[in-house]
Amino acid sequence: MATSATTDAVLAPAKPHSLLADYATLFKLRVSTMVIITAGAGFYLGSLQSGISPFHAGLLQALAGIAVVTCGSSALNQALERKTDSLMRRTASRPMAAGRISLTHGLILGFAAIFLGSLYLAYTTNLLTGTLTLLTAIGYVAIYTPLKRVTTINTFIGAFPGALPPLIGWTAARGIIEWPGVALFAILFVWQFPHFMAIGWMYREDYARAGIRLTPNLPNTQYAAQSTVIQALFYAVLMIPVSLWPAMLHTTGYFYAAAATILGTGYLWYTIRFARILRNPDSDSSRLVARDLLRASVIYLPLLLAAMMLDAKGRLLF
Ligand code: HEM
Ligand SMILES: CC(C)=CCC/C(C)=C/CC/C(C)=C/COP(=O)(O)OP(=O)(O)O
Repeated sequence: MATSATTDAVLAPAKPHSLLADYATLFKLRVSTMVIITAGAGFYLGSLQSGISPFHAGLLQALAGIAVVTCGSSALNQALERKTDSLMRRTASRPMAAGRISLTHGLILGFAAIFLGSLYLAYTTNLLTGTLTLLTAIGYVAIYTPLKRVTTINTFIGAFPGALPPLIGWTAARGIIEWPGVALFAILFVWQFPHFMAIGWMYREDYARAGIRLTPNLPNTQYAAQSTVIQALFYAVLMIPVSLWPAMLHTTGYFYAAAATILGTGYLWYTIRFARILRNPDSDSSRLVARDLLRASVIYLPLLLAAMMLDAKGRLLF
C-alpha cells in the first residue's frame, strides 16, 4: 500500500524529549487549547447575557480551573491507553506509551489535576460549574476512553464530554444552564462528527492495529467508507441549522447568521469533498481529502465562535 505523507511524518526520527515537551504531549496541548477557547466563548457570551463585561477575575479563574481539569483528563486518558498508544504510529512516542513518564507519575498528575481543578471551580466560580467539569472529565476518562476498545459507538459517547466545555463556560458566567448554553453544546456536539470521521479515516490502519473500534476501520473497507461518509455528511448538513440556533435565540444577530451560513457551507464543502474516499479508499488522495477536512474543522470552529462573539447582543469588546 502507498505510504502517505502523514505516515512518513510519524516515522521520522524521534527528536529528544524534554520534560516540558512531554508534558505538552501528555496534556494534549493543542486539543486542550481549543477546549479552553470554546469554554472562553461560552463565558464571554454568558457574561454579555448578564450585561456585564467578561473581562474580570472570574474569567481567569474559570479558564484556569477548566484548563487544569482538561490537562488532568488528558493525562489519565494516556495512562489508560499507554499500551494501545504504543501500538499506533501516531501515538507511540507519547511519554507514557514510550515509558518516559511512569504510570504513577501520570496517575498522580491526572487525579490531582482533576480533583483540585474541579474543587477550585466549585469554590471560586460556582458549584454547578465545578460539578459539570468533574462530570465531563469522568465522561471522557472513565466512559469514553475504555469504550474505544469495545464499540464504534464510542465516538458518539465521546462527543458529549467534547461538547460540554462551552456550556461549562456559560454556567461559569451565569450560574445556571440556559438555552444559549445548550445551543453552544449542540454546535460543538455536531461539529465533532466530520472532525473525527476524517481523523478516523486518516489513521484507520493505526487504530485497527491497536484494536480501537471506529466506523472507518470496520472490516469491509467499502462499507466502512460509505458509513463514514454518510455520518460525516449527515452532521455537516445538520451543522448549518444548528449553528444558527444562537441567532434564533437572539444571542447574536444577522451578521452571525450570515457568517455561520457561509462557514457552514465551507465545512459542508470539505465534507462533500471527503466523499471522494468512496472512489478509491486506500489511495493517498483519500488520506489527503481526510486531512483537508480535519484542517477545515479546526479552522471552522474558532471562526464560528469569533463571529458569534463579535455579533453578541450588547457586545462589549474591551
Ligand atoms: C469524540 C470527539 C473527538 C475525537 C475522537 C477527537 C480526536 C482527535 C484526534 C485523534 C486528533 C489528532 C489528529 C492528528 O494527530 O492528526 C484530533 C485533533 C484535534 N482535535 Fe479532536 N477529537 C474530538 C473532539 C475534539 C474537541 C471537542 C475539540 C476541541 C473543542 C478538538 C480539537 C482538536 C484540535 C484543535 C485538533 C488538532 C490538533 C493538532 O493539530 O494536533 N477535538 N482530534
Ligand atoms: C473540561 C474537560 C474535562 C474537558 C475534557 C474533554 C476533552 C479533553 C475532550 C476532548 C474530545 C475528545 C473526546 C477527544 C478524543 O480524543 P482521544 O482521546 O480519543 O484522542 P487520541 O486518540 O489522540 O488519544
